[in-house]
Amino acid sequence: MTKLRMPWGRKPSTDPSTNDPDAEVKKQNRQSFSGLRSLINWDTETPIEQKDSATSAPNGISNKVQEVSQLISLAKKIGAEAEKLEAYLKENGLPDPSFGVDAPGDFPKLSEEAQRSRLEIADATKELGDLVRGPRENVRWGVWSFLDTLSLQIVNNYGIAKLVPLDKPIALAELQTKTTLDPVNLARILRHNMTNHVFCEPTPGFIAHTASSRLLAQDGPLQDWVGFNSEDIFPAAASVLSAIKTYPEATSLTRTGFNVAFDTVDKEPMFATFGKDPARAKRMGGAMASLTGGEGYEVRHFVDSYDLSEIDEKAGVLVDIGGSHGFVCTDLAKKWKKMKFVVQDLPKTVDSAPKPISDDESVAERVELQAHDFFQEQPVKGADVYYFRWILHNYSAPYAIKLLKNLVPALKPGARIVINDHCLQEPGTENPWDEKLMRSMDMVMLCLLNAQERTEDEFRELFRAADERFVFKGASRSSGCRMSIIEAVWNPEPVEVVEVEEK
Ligand SMILES: C[S@@+](CC[C@H](N)C(=O)[O-])C[C@H]1O[C@@H](n2cnc3c(N)ncnc32)[C@H](O)[C@@H]1O
Repeated sequence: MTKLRMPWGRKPSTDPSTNDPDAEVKKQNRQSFSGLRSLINWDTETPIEQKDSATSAPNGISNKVQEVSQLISLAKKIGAEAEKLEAYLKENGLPDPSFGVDAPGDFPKLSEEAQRSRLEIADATKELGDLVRGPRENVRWGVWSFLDTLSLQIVNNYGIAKLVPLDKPIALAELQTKTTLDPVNLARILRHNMTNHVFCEPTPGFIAHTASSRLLAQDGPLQDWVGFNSEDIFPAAASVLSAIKTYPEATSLTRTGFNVAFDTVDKEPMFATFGKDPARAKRMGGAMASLTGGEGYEVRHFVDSYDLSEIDEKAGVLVDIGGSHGFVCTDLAKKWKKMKFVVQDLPKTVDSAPKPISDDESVAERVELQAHDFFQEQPVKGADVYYFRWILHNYSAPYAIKLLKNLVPALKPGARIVINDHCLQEPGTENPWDEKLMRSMDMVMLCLLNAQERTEDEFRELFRAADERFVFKGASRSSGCRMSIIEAVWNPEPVEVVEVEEK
């Protein structure tokens, strides 16, 4: 029997000994503090010094008056970090951030320290803005954020950005002659977008580009991103309430907000709907390319950080399940010169993959494409790694467990199961930018598929529910990457869990 040593920090959440009252208090405190971000110095995770003239907050934590008001400390932080960032940009000959039409579409690549300043500025400005708007106004206007989606949806669908010259303003009256969008709607949609720095009106009645509207004219994947989000996800989001009220278990792939919005309840999952509509499928593909080309999602994070040396040494095999056109495996094959790769996807995707899969012959000969439905038993037996990237988060637990169970007949002892997905942290411990992004992605998964992003414990639980012989190894994440690597190893021997105290 294999003895598995598990430090207390890694115990399954179902373990009754987690009912330790002290641990529970600490956990509650952590959660409470997460709502009071500005009381915490995130570098040291210690509360900023406070005076004692306290009032009691609704969560029971004393709401002490700070020596320096939150207003001023945030403003100072923004000033200080902005100076650091500007100095870095100047030292490195990088352009000042700007909304101007010629501004770069992406923020320049920064050193780790400059990036930290950038994130601090983004977080503190959001917090300061929320603070000075006040609680009621925050809620009142926060719930209107869907109107930002609406105005982008219409601009994007009508291709308005392409009708505005890149080098000079155009009279609104002339722009109106170039589109079927009626004059009143054209003007108000543009002016709503302008409140988000998308287009500008340098003189009354004349429309010009900003950097963002220019990208909407030029960047195909960004157009797809706006189209997919505003025309597929946005209606789905508006129907989630109806879906979860009618089907409260909220796990089915055919009872989602998307199904309600597009009248496919109990008929077909979103992927099947897209499979019948090439234009819509292409738009979703472009949207995914826009996302994965963005900060923190680059494939290089996995390629650079995940160690396959042992497997490469023995010319082992990695299977990329739902691997699309194999872009991860071709990059891996460039780094690991002996291993072989099998990329599995649905027949249509496999058929549309480039042939050869890579211009580099030594890569192409080691990457095989294979049609396989991951809801069926895994046909590649005895591989060293079974890899899922952006797959598990598309499925609620019953489906995700099935995907893992389908591997079991193929697994040899020591086979690794590697999931590359978001892994949610304790609320308030992620940097706020990433936290908002990941929790928004979690909501998107709900809207479309009744699926979810998961915490490490939730991944552990998936493996446990699929088969007790999966030995969960945990989650890790490289610096600058939003995706985690979650790993388990197949151990067909029974495992006895021995608790050891963490040093
Ligand atoms: C979100 S994409 C992820 C693609 C790729 N792994 C990546 O990291 O970008 C999901 C992929 O799963 C594939 N897929 C969906 N259903 C599948 C099924 N039943 N069997 C195999 N592949 C499937 C899709 O065709 C698509 O390529």
